[in-house]
Amino acid sequence: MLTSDISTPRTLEIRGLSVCATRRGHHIDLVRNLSLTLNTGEILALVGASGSGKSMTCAGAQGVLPPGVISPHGHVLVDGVHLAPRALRGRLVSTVLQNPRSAFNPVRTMFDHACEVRRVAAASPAGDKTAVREAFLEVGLEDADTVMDLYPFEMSGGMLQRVMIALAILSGAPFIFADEPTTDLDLIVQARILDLLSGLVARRGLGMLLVTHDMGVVARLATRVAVMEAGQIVEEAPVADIFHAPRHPATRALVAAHLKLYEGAIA
Ligand SMILES: Nc1ncnc2c1ncn2[C@@H]1O[C@H](COP(=O)(O)OP(=O)(O)OP(=O)(O)O)[C@@H](O)[C@H]1O
Repeated sequence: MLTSDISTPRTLEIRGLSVCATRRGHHIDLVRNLSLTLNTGEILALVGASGSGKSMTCAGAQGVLPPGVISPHGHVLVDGVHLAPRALRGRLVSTVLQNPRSAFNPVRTMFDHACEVRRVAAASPAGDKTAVREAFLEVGLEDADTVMDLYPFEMSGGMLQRVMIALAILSGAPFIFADEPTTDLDLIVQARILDLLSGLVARRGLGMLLVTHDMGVVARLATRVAVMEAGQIVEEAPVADIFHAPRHPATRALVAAHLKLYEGAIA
C-alpha cells in the first residue's frame, strides 16, 4: 500500500532478511531474520564487531551478494511498497563504499562514471555536464571541469570518495548505504568526508545507513544506532542511549572499547 509519493519516500524497511553461505559443506547463517527501518532525514548507524554481518546486510538488501552467498528470505519496502533489489539499486538506494579506488573503473573518466549513474537512475539528459558540475561542486571538488576528465589513477583517495558521494547525489536516490566510507582515508580527510555526508543528509533530507565500527563516528553523526552480533540486531536505540545506557553486552563492549581508546590520552 502506497503511503506517500514514491518519488519522495520517507521510509525504507528491511524485513526478515536472512543471508547464508555454504562453507566446506556446512550451512552458515551470516544474517538471521534481520529487520530495520531507515527514515529520510536521519543517519542510522549499523555497528558491531568485525564479521557480525553489517556488510552482508547492506549487500543482501540490495541483491549484490558475493558468489556462493544467498538470501533465502527477506524483502525491502519503501513507504510500504515491496520492491525488488533491482528497483532499489542506483534509483532509491545509492552506495558509498570504503576503498574508493577499487570502486571505480580504471579506464573510465569521472564524467563517464557520472553519465553511467545518471543512465541507471534514468535522470536525463545523462550527458548533461551542468548537473555533474553542480554535484562535484557540492562535494567540494572545486575544479569540477578538470575533475570530470580525470581517471581514477590521477586522483587521491579523498577526491575519489568525494566523487563517489557526488555520484550518490547525481543518482537522486533518497537513501544512501555508506559502508565504512572513511576507513581507508587519513584522519583529516575522514573528518571532511564525515562532515560532507552529514551535511548532505541535513540539506537534502536523505536517509543514511552508516556501517561502521568506529564509535567516534557514531557519536558524531548518528541519530539512531542498531547493534549487530552474530548476524542479528541485538539492540537499537537513539545514539545518546547507546552511549549512556547501553543494554546489551555487545553494545557495552563496543562503548567500553571506544572509551578505553581515550583513557590516558594526552590532555
Ligand atoms: N564471500 C563470502 N563468502 C562466505 N562468507 C563470507 C563472505 N564474505 C564474508 N563472509 C562472512 O560473512 C560474515 C559477515 O561478514 P560481513 O562482511 O558482513 O561482516 P561485517 O560486520 O561487515 O565485518 P567488518 O566490520 O569486518 O567489515 C563473516 O562471518 C564473514 O566471514
